[in-house]
Amino acid sequence: MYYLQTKASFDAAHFLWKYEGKCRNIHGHRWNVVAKIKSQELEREGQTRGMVVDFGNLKKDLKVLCDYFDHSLIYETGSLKAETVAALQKEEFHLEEVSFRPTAENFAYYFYKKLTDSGYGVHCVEVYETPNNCAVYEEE
Ligand SMILES: Nc1nc2c(c(=O)[nH]1)N=C([C@H](O)[C@H](O)COP(=O)(O)OP(=O)(O)OP(=O)(O)O)CN2
Ligand SMILES: [Zn+2]
Repeated sequence: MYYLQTKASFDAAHFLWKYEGKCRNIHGHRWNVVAKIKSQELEREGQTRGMVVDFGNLKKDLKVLCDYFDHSLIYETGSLKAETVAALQKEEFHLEEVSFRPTAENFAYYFYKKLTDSGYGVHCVEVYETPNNCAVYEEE
């Protein structure tokens, strides 16, 4: 089996709704996203001969996914009052609403699914919220 790995990052704020502890407050992370792709075979012809996929394409596609959240406030649906969202939008802040609690685990699944849906044979995705704390999603 061949494995490829690439990494991309984004800086974003979030908070954990209904969390008892400091993470209930808006705070920021540099989220590091590591995607691992697997394949039993290498491409046999053309530009990508001898490759699983071109690192250039993989790197670009992961970067696009990460850039979507870069310098945003990520908030879970229902976690902010409508008037709060409206006030932040009026200030033209970059807000990104997600349908899940914005934990490292849920982001690992999010990026796994996005890359899989783009046609990559994803082995796993790791999401680091801090240099020491990482969640991994992979399918059995
Ligand atoms: N299993 C998970 N636990 C926690 C998550 C998560 O995504 N998955 N997230 C958080 C918070 O987002 C928080 O920012 C992380 O907190 P903490 O571990 O305390 O990280 P710090 O390194 O910032 O804390 P120090 O005080 O500097 O050690 C919480 N839990
Ligand atoms: Zn956090």
